[in-house]
Amino acid sequence: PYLVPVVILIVGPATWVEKFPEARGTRQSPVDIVTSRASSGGSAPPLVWRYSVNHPRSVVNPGYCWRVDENGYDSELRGGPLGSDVYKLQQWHCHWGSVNGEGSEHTVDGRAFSGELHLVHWNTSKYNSFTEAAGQPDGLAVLGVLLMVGSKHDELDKVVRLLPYIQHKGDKVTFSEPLNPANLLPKRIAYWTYPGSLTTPPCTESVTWILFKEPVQVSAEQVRLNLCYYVNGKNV
Ligand SMILES: CC[C@H](C)CCC(=O)Nc1ccc(S(N)(=O)=O)cc1
Ligand SMILES: [Zn+2]
Repeated sequence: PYLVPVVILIVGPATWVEKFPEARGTRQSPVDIVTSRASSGGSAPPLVWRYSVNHPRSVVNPGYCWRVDENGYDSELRGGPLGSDVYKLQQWHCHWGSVNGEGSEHTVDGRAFSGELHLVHWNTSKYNSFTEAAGQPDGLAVLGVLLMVGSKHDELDKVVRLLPYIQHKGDKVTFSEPLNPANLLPKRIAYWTYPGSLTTPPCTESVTWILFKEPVQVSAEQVRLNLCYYVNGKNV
């Protein structure tokens, strides 16, 4: 019998280590949260945040999800695991991933959720820019919100309804409708926290992850709209 040439094509995270050495690091995200192994928060101070509401925002399709840029408008995240530093919201984005609706990045006791919202903040007490902070171990703090199918999310809909206008990578649409990012967070603010990394290249180990325990509900239609416009980074 003739030899069948076997070509093993490695794509995705397995290849990231070649170009991004950070991806081989010791604090890589996402992770599976094993709830039985999580220690109780002890005497950590409360996590507090404040976001500006009435400023224009732009939604952009970076090719792998959608991202809302805060355009430098004022905001603050402090307390919890963040010591005495004050962090500022840079951008927020969503991961929806594969078609079967298991698109979250973090899993909880092995369970994936339909999606995951990330609010990316940087340490303005210690660094002068987001890019500088993104290279430092205490440079970034990301609030993670697990999304599950349930009732429609009105605040998130202010972005989801714009997705048909940014179907291609690089597309961008600006909206001035008031929006409070705090309304994207769950009612109960219990969270898990761990030192981790950016979940996509360059996978820099500069993120203090703060993942809320309570999922937030979005409608099946909102998930469908998100899945329609990018599945695994491809516009469909
Ligand atoms: C040079 C600075 C920075 C790499 C520029 C690009 C960037 O912001 N990337 C990024 C941000 C957040 C996440 S996640 N998904 O929240 O962990 C993943 C990647
Ligand atoms: Zn993310």
